[in-house]
Amino acid sequence: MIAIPAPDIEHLASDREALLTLLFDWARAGWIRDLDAAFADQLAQLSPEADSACLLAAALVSHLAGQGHLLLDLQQLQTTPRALIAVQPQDTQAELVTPERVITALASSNLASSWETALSRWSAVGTGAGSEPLVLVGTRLYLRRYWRHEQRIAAAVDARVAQTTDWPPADARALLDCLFSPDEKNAVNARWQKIACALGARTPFAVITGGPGTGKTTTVIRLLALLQSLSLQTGQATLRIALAAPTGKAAARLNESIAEQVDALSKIALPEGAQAAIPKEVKTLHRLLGARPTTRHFYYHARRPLPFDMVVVDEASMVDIEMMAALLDALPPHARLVLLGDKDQLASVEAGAVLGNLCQRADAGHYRDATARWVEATTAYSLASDYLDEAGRPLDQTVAKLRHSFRFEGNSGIGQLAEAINAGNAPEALAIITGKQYTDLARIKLSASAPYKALTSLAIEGRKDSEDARGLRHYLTEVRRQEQRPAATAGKDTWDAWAKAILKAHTAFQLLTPLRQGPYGVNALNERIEQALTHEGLVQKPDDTTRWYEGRPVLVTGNDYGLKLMNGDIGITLYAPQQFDSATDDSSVTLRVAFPDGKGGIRWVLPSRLQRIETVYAMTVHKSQGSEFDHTALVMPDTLSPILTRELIYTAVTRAKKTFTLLSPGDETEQGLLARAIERRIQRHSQLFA
Ligand SMILES: Nc1ncnc2c1ncn2[C@@H]1O[C@H](COP(=O)(O)OP(=O)(O)OP(=O)(O)O)[C@@H](O)[C@H]1O
Repeated sequence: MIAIPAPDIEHLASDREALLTLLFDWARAGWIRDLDAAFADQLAQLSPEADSACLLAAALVSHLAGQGHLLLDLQQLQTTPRALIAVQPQDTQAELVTPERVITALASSNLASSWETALSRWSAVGTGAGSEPLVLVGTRLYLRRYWRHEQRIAAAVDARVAQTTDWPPADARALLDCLFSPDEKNAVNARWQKIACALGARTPFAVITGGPGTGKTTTVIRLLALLQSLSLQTGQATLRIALAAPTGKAAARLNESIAEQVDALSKIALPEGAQAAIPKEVKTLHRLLGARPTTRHFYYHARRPLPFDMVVVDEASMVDIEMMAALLDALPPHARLVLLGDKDQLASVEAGAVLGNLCQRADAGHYRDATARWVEATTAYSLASDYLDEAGRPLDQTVAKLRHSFRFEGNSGIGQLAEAINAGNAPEALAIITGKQYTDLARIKLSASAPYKALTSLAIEGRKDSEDARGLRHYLTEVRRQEQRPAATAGKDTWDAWAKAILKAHTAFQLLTPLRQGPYGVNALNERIEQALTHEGLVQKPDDTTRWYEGRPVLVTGNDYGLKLMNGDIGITLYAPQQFDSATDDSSVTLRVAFPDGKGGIRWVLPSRLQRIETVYAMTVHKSQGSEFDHTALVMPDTLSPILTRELIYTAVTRAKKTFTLLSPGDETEQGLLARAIERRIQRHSQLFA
């Protein structure tokens, strides 16, 4: 712990040098970033008139941006200063000047009688039109960059929402009845899917949200089929459509399900050419926009718009405010945008929570009469009165929530658990996970004396009681199975097929943890599991200093455009020929890392070329967004941390396709960490669509 000398708090208000020193001390203690203190310091040098209150506000708005918030609410400075900077409980016992004390002292000093007044007089603060680094709107202070992103996104969405038109519904009705036949046995469960298509056809902007397996992909493919069919029927050119996802992993996953869903359309009698006009390739947003390695700018932007009439973005909860603003900038004004995602998942790693903002009112619908009439005319479904609201906003009319999970039917523990977590019902969630009524759920208590024994055993062997609850042994056995291994002289296709089977086996299990550091953080767990696997003989490290060995799974932690690898991609290290199609014997094999190339093949990369990777026996919940695994296990930490929230637990549970196991070092009681996490929501400060 770092001891920070206590300055005279009373004089801080009039002594800005002392305040700046204190900000750098906070940075040393890890309470804020160096960047935050440096930002205030830089502004102080540029504007001698800035007082301590202003500089503190500047450091705080920068600090909050690092936490994902878009703004600093000055009212919060007065009412809940403690919530602005997270300070570890052990730090408060030392002789430290906590941010809370400083904020409170400055708030009550004469100089800062009103934060708004002080800030509005400061030359570094503007109201938007100029180029000041900070923007003040009412009681909300922004970094200019985020204020601009909010403005641009809101304007682009509003412009599309305003183009809502009720064209002759009969055209859509016949097609929607083909796509969602009222006679199908699933018709009742698919009703919100049909409604989502009707809403998506009415406005060139649509949001389709829903939990895992509710049919977001199925629905959007049918929406595309509907729109292409309508274009063909009315003699217009078909739409040029692009499909995108925020990460390579999410794009690769979507690639697989899209192809299946598009092929399934052949069973439906659509106009000639409609099915063929739906693309199957999903790109990352970076690739779609033409990211350039050395700059934050994209090839496509407002002056050089994307050559598409419609863009669909899946896993939109992971899209941060900057990327969303860049996408909307690059979208031609006439182009449609459809966003898909689960609004209840963790928000993007970077600042903003755009999908969450768009869907804040999705649970209750808020559909107006005109919308209800459109839905009834096109789908024959009448919206229940619970979802109607004549005061609903134009944006509400474009958001559809899918409410039936086709993956988790009524008897699924994962489905029930996810629902209880989402509802913030901790007692119910605890009863579900600690009771024994669901075979797809298990809870393992880690003993205080030997916590890693049960943990590594679960990670390696899985749960013995279920075929769907495998552990790491499953894919490592595939790696070691000699009879499956291609001959060195086999061609690339054969090697790709082998690697693909191993990568698929690898998705059978993933261990997740909320944290990076600490005894149950990702670093410690990876080390423990690697040791245990070596002990079991499942992996063979040539020596203790070598990081690379066959079977090592790695996660890419930063985009590498040269290698065509994206943040979040997972690869497995395997012995393979140095040069495919020209290997002569087994001596020509070497360690290479096999990554899915997103087009159904494998990208083989030499370990020495990989700069930003880490071992991934365990993965943080944040990094697991956009991925799914048959069996997912979550390790709870042993102490409460600000990172433990409802969204994080929900995201972890819903990564599981078939079984979920909770591993916890403590007792899961109503005072336990799980219950406290479920009760705590992430509130990212933003005014977007508020
Ligand atoms: N209307 C429907 N009728 C029958 N099966 C359906 C329907 N909609 C979806 N499904 C099935 O439910 C499963 C999940 O569908 P889909 O992949 O579209 O959901 P999703 O919400 O995109 O899932 P994810 O959580 O993986 O993103 C698939 O097997 C799909 O075939």
